[in-house]
Amino acid sequence: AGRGGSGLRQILTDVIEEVRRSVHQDIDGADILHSLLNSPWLQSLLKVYECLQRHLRNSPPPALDYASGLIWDTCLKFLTVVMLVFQALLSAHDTVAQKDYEPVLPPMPDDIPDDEEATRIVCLVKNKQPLGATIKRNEVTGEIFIARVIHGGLADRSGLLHAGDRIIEVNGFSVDGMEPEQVIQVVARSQGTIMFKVVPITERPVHNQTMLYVRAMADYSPQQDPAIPCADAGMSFKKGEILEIVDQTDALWWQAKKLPSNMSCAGLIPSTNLLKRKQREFWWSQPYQPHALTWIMFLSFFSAEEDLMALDEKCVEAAGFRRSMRLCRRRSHSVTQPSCHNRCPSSCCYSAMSSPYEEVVRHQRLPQDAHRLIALLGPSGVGVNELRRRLIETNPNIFQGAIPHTTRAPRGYEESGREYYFTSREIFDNMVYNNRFLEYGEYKGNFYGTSIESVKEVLNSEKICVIDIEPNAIQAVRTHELKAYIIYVKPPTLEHLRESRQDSYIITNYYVNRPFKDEDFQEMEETARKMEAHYWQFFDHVMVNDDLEDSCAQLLTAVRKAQDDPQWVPASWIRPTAES
Ligand SMILES: Nc1ncnc2c1ncn2[C@@H]1O[C@H](COP(=O)(O)OP(=O)(O)OP(=O)(O)O)[C@@H](O)[C@H]1O
Repeated sequence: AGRGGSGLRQILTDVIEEVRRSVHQDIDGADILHSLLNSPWLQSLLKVYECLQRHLRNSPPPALDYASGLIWDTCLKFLTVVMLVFQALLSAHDTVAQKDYEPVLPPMPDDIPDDEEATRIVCLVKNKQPLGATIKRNEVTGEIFIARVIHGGLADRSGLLHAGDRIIEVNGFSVDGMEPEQVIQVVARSQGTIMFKVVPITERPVHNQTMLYVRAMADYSPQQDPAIPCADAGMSFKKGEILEIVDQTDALWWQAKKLPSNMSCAGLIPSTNLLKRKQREFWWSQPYQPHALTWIMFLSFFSAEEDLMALDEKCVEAAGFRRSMRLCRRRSHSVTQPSCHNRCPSSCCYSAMSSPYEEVVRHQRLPQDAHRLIALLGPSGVGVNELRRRLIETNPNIFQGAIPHTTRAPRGYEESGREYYFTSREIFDNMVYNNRFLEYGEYKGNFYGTSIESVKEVLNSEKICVIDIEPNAIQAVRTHELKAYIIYVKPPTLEHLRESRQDSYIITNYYVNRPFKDEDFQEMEETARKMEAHYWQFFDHVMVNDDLEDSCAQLLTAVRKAQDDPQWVPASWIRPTAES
C-alpha cells in the first residue's frame, strides 16, 4: 500500500510470475493459486481500488449533499406516466373486448320483407357549389341512377354517392316514375340539407387512374355541344390550355381540370375517342363547309389552310444579308408545303394537327442538356427579324442564328458557312429528298432553305439557336431532337402600330425599305388573326411587339425561362415513341 495504488498491481504481477515458476517446479497447490491470482475479477477489483485511491487523493466536490432523496421523486414521476399509459391501453382493450365502439342502433322492425334491398340514407349539406353528380334513367325499368360523380365535387368529397347507385327518394319524395329533370328540380329546390335514399351499387369498379396531362389542340364549349350528357357539368377550354385528366373511366366523357388551377371540382370533356369519332362522322357526312360548322371545336381542324398565308407572287430586287431567304419564304409557301408531305407521306402533319389533345409532361432541362431551339413566329412585318437580330446582338457568345443553305452563287464578300452554305442544286435536291430542311423555297430561280443540321450545329456548340419560322415549319421544329420553344410575336393594336412604327421601314415584295402604311398594319392584323386561329395551340409564349426596347427585354426573359424553368412539353419528346 505504501507504493500507492498502481504499485499494487505491479506487486500482483510479480507474485503471479513467482507462482508461475512454482507451477513449473511441481509445488503442491501452486497451479490453483496461479489461476486464482490470474483471475479477471481480481484484476478488475484492483482497478477499482486504484481508481478509488486516485479520487481519495484529489477528491471532487459533491453535486448534492443528499442525492439519494432524488430517487423517490424521479421514481414517482416515472411511475405516474407508466400508469397513465397502461390505463389508456387497458381501457382501449376493454372497449374492443366489449365491442363498445358500435353505435347503439334501434331494434330491427319485425315486418321487414326478406327480399328488402340494403338502402343507404345520404345527407349532404348544400353549399354554393353544385352537387357534382349527374343522373340517368334506365329506359326499360324507369329507375333513376347516379350516372357520374364529378371528381372533387360535393358528392365525391362525401364519399357516399357513387356512379351506379339507384336513387329511391330525394328529400323524402319517391323518384318512382319521375323524369330525370323532375329529380333535378327537387334537388335544386331543396335548401340546406339534401337527403338521398339510395340502393348502393353492389360492385363498384376499381379505378386505376394514371396521371394524364394534355394540351388542348382546339377550343371546346359544352354549351354548344348537343352530345354532352350534362352541359352544366361540362368544362370549356381553349386551344393551348393544359388540362389534367382526372378520370378516364368513361370511354367517351373524361373528367378534367384546367392547369394552373384552384378549381376543386373537375368538369366533363369529350374523350379523344369521342372526338375522333365525331370528327370522322363529320368528315364523311358533310361536304366541305368550314364556316357552316358551329358545333363545338372542329373549326380549327377543317377550315381552309390555303388562305392563311396567301401572299402574291411579286417580284422585288433583293438586297442585304439573308434577305433573299426571307423573301423566298414569302413566295414559297406553296413550295414548302410539299416538303411537309414529302417528309410524312402518311400525312402525319394533318394527323398531328387534328389530334384533339396532345399528351404533355412537365420537363426541366438539365444543365448538361442541349438548349431548346428558340423559334420566333409572327405575321410579316411585325418585327420577328428585328427582335431576333437584337437578341443575338445582346450576346453573340450565347445566341446564334442558323446559317441557311442556298443554290445561288456566292458574292465577292460572302463565305460559305458564314452568310450561307453555298451548295449545288443536286445536293440541295438531295437534302430536300431526305427531309433535311425545316423549310425551303425558291426565289428568282435559286433555292434557299434552313437545314436541321445547321440548327443542330448551333445547339451542339452549347449556344442557344434562335431562328424565325413560317407556320408550315411548326411541325418540323416540334421534335424530340430540337425541342423548339415557339414564341409568337403579336402585333399591338392599330393605334399602337401607327404610333410605334412611325420611323420604321417595311420590306415588301415591291420595295426593300419604305415607310409603313395603314394597309400594312391592317394586313398584319389580318394575318395575325388567322395565324392565331390556326396555330395558337403550338405557341409556348406569346408577346406583343409594341415598344421595341420593352419587347427585347421581354424576349430575353422568355428565352431564359424556356431554357431554365420547367415547361410542359409533348410526352413523346421525353419518352420517344416509335412514331416520333
Ligand atoms: N417594336 C417596334 N417598334 C418600331 N419598329 C419596329 C418594331 N419592331 C420592328 N420594327 C421595325 O419594323 C420593320 C419590320 O421588322 P422586321 O423586318 O423585323 O419584320 P419581320 O417580322 O421580320 O417581317 P418580314 O419577315 O416580312 O421581314 C423593321 O424596320 C423593324 O426595324
